[in-house]
Amino acid sequence: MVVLSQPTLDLNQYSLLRSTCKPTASFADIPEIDLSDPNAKFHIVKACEEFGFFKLVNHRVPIELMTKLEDESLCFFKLSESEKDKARPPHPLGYGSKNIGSNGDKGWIEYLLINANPLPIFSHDFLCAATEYVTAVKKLSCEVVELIAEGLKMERRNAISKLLNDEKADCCFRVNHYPPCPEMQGLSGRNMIGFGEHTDPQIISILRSNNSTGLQICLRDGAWVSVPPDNGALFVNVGDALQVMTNGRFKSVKHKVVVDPNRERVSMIYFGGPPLSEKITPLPELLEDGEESLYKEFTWWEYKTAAYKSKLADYRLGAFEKSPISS
Ligand SMILES: C=C1C[C@]23C[C@@]1(O)CC[C@H]2[C@@]12CC[C@H](O)[C@@](C)(C(=O)O1)[C@H]2[C@@H]3C(=O)O
Ligand SMILES: O=C(O)CCC(=O)C(=O)O
Ligand SMILES: [Fe+2]
Repeated sequence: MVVLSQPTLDLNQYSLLRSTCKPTASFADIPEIDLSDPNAKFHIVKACEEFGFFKLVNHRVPIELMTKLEDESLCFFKLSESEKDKARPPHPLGYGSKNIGSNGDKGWIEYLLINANPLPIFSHDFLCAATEYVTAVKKLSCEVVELIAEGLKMERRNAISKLLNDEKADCCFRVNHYPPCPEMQGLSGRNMIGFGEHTDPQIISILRSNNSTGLQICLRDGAWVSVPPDNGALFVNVGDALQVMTNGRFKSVKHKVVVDPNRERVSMIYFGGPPLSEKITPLPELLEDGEESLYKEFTWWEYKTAAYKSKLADYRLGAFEKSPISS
């Protein structure tokens, strides 16, 4: 039984959104990076500067790993509520439904949120699939940030990847399930929010979904565009920590999920974060002569603690910005 598709649906509990997205803008605008392209590093840097987001193809994570984990995840989500409840509470890690975080955010969603370093055990098959997938995606995330370092012409190619590779790296992994919402079909021009708008707090997030629509990103001009699904591709988000490490040269991307009324969505996201004790500051080699950090000094623990006290849509970095010097 899928818990969220109950017949007595109180739509007032959820966020409804009038559709303001420009669906036709999507194909033309979202950068697609081919990892086998020798110039990938420069395209990645450009995409991170302009969008904080890109699609990655030829990424060498086998599609079989993705579909296996998708199948195992669906087996979990099909369990009875009481079975799934054994994996509660979601705070900080475990099974959750309808509530995102602990500050009142709601969505048309159920999910598994787990520590990726190391992975806990739910079921043997889920664990095997998740371990294989997370291992491959973690390796890829390191490759991507090394390309970023090269593209930014940094001498220390591993300046960012060493944080993700650290044995104390604070990485997590999430599988989201957005059941279809047929009750929404009659409400034309309205969409149900699956996951409200937010930026990811970490360094980098790598997302894979089935072929359902729903993910939207916010462009620099404030317009929302839908991301056409591609179940063989991976999508990369710049997180808040990478925004700080590049002193604002990259911007973390605002994104959200609106529910497809007819099709369930399954997404899996790897969030690569640094060790809790790590100071999050602009990388010195990226600062021009005389350029100062736009941000106060803080550790990942301090940022994460503040982030988890915030609501999804809050601009979390605001409290960590240096106040502008008044003239
Ligand atoms: C409302 C919240 C959920 C979140 C923690 C927070 O207080 C603000 C950040 C949210 C977010 C967004 C990206 C990831 O999905 C996530 C796991 C994260 O690290 O930050 C979630 C948090 C969550 O679902 O607990
Ligand atoms: O489910 C998705 O496609 C995106 C979810 C998301 O942004 C998140 O889990 O942080
Ligand atoms: Fe996200």
